[in-house]
Amino acid sequence: MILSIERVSITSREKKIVDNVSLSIRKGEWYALVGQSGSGKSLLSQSIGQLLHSNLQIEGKISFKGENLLDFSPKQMRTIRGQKISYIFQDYQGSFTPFRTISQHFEEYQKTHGIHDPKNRELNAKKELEAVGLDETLYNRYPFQLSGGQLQRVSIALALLLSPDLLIADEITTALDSVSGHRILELLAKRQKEKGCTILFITHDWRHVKRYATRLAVMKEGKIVESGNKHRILDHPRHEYTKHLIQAAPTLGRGLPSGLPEVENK
Ligand SMILES: Nc1ncnc2c1ncn2[C@@H]1O[C@H](COP(=O)(O)OP(=O)(O)OP(=O)(O)O)[C@@H](O)[C@H]1O
Repeated sequence: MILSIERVSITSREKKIVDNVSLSIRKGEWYALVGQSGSGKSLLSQSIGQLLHSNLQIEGKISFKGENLLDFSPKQMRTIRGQKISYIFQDYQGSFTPFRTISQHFEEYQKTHGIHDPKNRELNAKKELEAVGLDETLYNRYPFQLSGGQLQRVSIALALLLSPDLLIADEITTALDSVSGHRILELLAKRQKEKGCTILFITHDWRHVKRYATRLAVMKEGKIVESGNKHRILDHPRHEYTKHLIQAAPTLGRGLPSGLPEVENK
């Protein structure tokens, strides 16, 4: 397992928001986290990189490649984030500083992570932009001069630049139209294959779970109600809440919900 979340609870002054959650993610898999709005999916994913707001308390253990991330100092975490664990957010606009060009974002990101040679930095950035299907002319533009889909590609390029072991993608297609969203996920799947990283993928869209995930967990009111293999959960959900979510999803296509062909009983 590359990541094991063990009995993690997250509490605000008023209440327990994430309640005793455990889950494990295998190296190289695409693990989906689905469930109710406000059930704590984003907070759980932010807790992995120690990105929780300071008004929130966390207890439990988050074991990443055998080490408990909750024991790490803020300084240690800054080197882990980007290099070993990186994030792509739904609000990709908010990840960019409006008055800095794309090249300045790449520059700063690499300097922070100890890449000192300017020539290397430019080469790395342009290579990664090309890998996500963007051409060099975007390099000197400002974020507002790019479309939503292009900017989300830039955030994927930045997230993958340092070849992290774990990529956390939180509802990354929500702000895009369905064609651009589809392209972004195909690109992410392609880059994942090339880089061999593990993905924790937060989504409300069961079509994306069906197409990309290997395993998943379903959250409701701060708890995981069900987790396991995608085919098992989509075709034979056990928990009432999972059944309800799958039934309410837009059509998942022919055959069983997971896409496996139905076996006829003769
Ligand atoms: N800093 C905070 N202090 C107190 N409560 C918070 C804080 N941040 C988030 N919350 C609350 O915690 C709950 C879980 O939020 P979270 O963003 O993790 O949900 P989610 O499952 O990702 O929802 P969605 O699917 O709508 O994005 C919500 O009720 C939210 O309002």
